Amino acid sequence: MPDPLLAHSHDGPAASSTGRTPPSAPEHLNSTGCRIQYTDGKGRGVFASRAIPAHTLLEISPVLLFSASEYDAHGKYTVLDHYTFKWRDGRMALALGLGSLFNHSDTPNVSYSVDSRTESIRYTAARAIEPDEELCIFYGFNLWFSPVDAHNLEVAKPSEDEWGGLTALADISEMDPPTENLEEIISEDKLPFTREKLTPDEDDEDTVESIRTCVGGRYPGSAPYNHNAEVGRLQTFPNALSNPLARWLKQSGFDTPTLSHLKRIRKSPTHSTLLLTTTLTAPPLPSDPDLQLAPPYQISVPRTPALSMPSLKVKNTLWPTVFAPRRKGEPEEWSRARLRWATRAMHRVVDEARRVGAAGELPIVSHVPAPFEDGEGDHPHSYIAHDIRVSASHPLRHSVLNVIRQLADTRQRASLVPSPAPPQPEALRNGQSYLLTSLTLFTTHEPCLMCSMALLHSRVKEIFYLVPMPRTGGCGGAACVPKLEGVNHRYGIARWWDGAEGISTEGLQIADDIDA
Ligand SMILES: C[S@@+](CC[C@H](N)C(=O)[O-])C[C@H]1O[C@@H](n2cnc3c(N)ncnc32)[C@H](O)[C@@H]1O
Repeated sequence: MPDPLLAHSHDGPAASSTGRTPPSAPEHLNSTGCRIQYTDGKGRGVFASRAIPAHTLLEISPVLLFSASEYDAHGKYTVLDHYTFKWRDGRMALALGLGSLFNHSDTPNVSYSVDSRTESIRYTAARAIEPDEELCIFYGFNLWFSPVDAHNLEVAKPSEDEWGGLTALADISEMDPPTENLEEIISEDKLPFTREKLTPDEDDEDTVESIRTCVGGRYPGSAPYNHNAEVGRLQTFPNALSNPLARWLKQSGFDTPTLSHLKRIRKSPTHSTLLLTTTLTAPPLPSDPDLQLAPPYQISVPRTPALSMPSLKVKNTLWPTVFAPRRKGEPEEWSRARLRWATRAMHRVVDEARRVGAAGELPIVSHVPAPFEDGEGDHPHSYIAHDIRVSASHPLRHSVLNVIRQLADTRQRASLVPSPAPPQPEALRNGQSYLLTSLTLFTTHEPCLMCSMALLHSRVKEIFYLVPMPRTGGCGGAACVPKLEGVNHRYGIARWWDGAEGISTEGLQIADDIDA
């Protein structure tokens, strides 16, 4: 887009009408009555070849998009600069078809709207138009040329405009096309993001060798622990001892949730076997002489529940295993409506990041919107924060930590509202105000290890990020925190594709050694 403060090395389109004899205007096949015609001082323009009723859709122009860097390096030094404008994601757009030929007027008779979904602009008659009238749009307030037909209107001037004023118009892709089915489930390959698999898919496990098994522990009096053998520690006992042994087990500390995918006892007609532990440390066996137990021993046991019947059959040959066909954390289905919710949230973080980046901060932003299930509309419980380590001179003021804190502070304040105010649903104590249980966090950059760990503690449901940080990221880059063994919570991770749904990484570049 032309900068009125910069001298242009090229002539604008209007110059061709003054310096040289203009060529004949091409015929145009637009069926809504538009034609192209030369006009004094403006170059080509679009004219009505007949009367056009108000609200007539005149033209749908596809746009050509240039990345900001490509445009900076090349486009802006050419005549293209008279035709391009800023697309909502920061790229530069050139309208094809008639779109680039509408001249400017401060009393326009044509309005337009951007449709980022189809990468096009729709031009509509703003009022009834007379035959032979010129069709004009409003470019904005900061023009890079002197309009030949200015009316010098006194109008309130917005802070940012020019041809880029287009971007301030409604994006019709945000409105529902009437035929769109918001309930429709979108197949995984059509989603604009990929989801990180947190646990390997085990449905295919159909041989004993392929089953991942548990690590056994050193047990006093048993054979030395063999690091190569992944084992569970077992104790065989006569069935008559079932009840006292079950009582002992309850108090033993061997009864841990890590064994919840395994049955504890394998029954046989006279003697049954108890799975004691799969950990490296274990308390001694009961000293009760009545129990008269043989020394414990080790075998391999499955590390995870069976997800399919064939897998259950094979795992049961090792040790009785729990059948859990729907794995916890299994990817959720995405409806079109949910995708719109996520797209909005991603747009919000990216737009905000560009804004704070231009103001001198790191362009890193995190946003926790109201859950999709809470429906559309302005929701009081929606949080957004950017990285302020530059302005605050504080190395820990990362956007993820800032947004968690913002959310906690808001909840704390709500909990302090004195009665007789209505009860506050978010009134919490004991650090619970920091919990993001069942919430989704959208962020521009893959969170660093510290923030990934904070998210784990916060019990966030899932996160979405746009810019991967291979050297410093804690969600698949340098490490994947929620995948680590032994963590007590796992959250979903989804990486948004650069450019998908009009969301790009333009303007979000940071050094690859920064902890985001
Ligand atoms: C997007 S182009 C419009 C089509 C252009 N007239 C052509 O011949 O290709 C924008 C350029 O048209 C010219 N223009 C548009 N509106 C004008 C106006 N009201 N007065 C003078 N020049 C105008 C300026 O040179 C501007 O850079």
